[in-house]
Amino acid sequence: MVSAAAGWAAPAFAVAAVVIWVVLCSELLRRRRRGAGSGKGDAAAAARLPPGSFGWPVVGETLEFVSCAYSPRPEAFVDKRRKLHGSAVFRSHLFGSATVVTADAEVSRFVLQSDARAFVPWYPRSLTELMGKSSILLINGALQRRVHGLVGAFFKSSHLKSQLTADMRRRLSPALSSFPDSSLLHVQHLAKSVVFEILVRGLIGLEAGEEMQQLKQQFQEFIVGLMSLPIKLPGTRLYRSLQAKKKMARLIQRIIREKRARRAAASPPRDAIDVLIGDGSDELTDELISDNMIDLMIPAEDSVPVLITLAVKFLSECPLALHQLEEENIQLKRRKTDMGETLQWTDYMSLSFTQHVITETLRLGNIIGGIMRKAVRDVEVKGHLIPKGWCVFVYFRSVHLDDTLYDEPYKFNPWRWKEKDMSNGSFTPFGGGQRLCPGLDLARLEASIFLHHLVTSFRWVAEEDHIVNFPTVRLKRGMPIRVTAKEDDD
Ligand code: HEM
Repeated sequence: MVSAAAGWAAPAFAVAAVVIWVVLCSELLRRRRRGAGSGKGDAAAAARLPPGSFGWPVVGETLEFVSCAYSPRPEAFVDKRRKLHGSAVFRSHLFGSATVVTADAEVSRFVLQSDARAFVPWYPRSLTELMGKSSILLINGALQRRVHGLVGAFFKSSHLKSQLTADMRRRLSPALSSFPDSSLLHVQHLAKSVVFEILVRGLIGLEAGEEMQQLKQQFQEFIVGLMSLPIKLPGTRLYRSLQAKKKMARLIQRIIREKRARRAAASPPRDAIDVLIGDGSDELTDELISDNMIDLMIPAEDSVPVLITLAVKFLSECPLALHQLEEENIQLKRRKTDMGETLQWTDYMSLSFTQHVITETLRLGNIIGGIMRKAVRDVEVKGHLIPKGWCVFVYFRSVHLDDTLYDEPYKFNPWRWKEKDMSNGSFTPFGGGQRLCPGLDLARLEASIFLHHLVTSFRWVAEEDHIVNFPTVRLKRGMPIRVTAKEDDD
């Protein structure tokens, strides 16, 4: 859900280097104090380590990793080492930790399927500070399974999907009709604004209005601190983000208290707060609930809007795919209009070519490039040792762009999914195992609805824009398209 974080401008490499330097030094000191670096002197264990190099003292290979991450080909870092070491699993030293990097689908699947007895999540310090100890992204064991199960079941529910579909229609139709012919529509901006409001309603039940606007502003302030210097002094980026989080938490905790007070329990639950308080567990405190609601806003502001924007970018560059997607959506709209019905969530999800477009966008776009875990014991997989205390970086991006798994991997080719199996472990945009993204259906649904309304409302000519991959994936100019309204039977 969180790949790296938001907020660094492109020329911020120098800033990034300083950030990394400080993070590295502090991590290194912490590791030294804890006596980390297991395996030393143990020749047998060393022989089982994956091949590779720790790079420079202190910084390891982080600077090269970051410099590739800023380029149009972030996977170059992994691809180069993969060739050099003759292995898709190699060791490195990244972000202050000895790390095993895997671009091997089988090893990646193994790590994703493992639980907290082998690996726990690892995130940079600023991120863990901001997310808080009770974030679903950080908790483990029974509590993680409980929160995941509760919100996951709600996100899959027909009730929420119907509500979200109606909300998207209500919000998108007037928004799109406000763009006169030949005007510029910035897809990323529109997608962020629409998706945030709609998902926030599904999470905490807040309606559009003044409080929603305040929440949006505070959330912007919060999200830019996710990857900042881990210093909490007044005036620092992290401090400002923490202050914004406090304000959001106050609002959400007030909503929770009000809901608890009139606890004739909303049935079926109207939002994720209803679900979590309805569970009745003492572990699900107001603080845990509000922390998690804030974390769940990250995909609403970031991942889902970026998925939509990337799809528009790739479609604009592939007229044949755009044409097929338009045809599929226009036919559905006509069919439903003839029957005097409005589109339901099941209609959008049944559009097979539209789903292939979304799948291919996830593969090629790599919104979450990979995930980090830390080994809590020595783990051996496919003959490679991952020593206790080391990180493992499961790099989805290299797997998704591997030419032994995908023909012409850099080509946007939605048709490949007519035949291809998504569940063979070489396609993991939503992770896997116990932490498989519980919002994956919602992400697909929102993208389908947005694309439907866009292609049935407009023709467009895309302006020049390009993808930035670090610290989060996004379009540099927000994907401007010059739109012309379609006649009804176009
Ligand atoms: C394109 C959109 C999205 C992408 C690419 C995405 C990707 C991911 C990935 C890769 C993970 C696994 C993280 C890990 O293993 O450490 C994850 C976890 C998660 N995602 Fe998403 N996600 C998306 C949308 C959403 C949405 C819409 C929601 C809900 C509103 C959501 C909620 C979550 C949660 C709660 C987790 C943590 C699960 C756990 O650790 O138990 N995501 N997501």
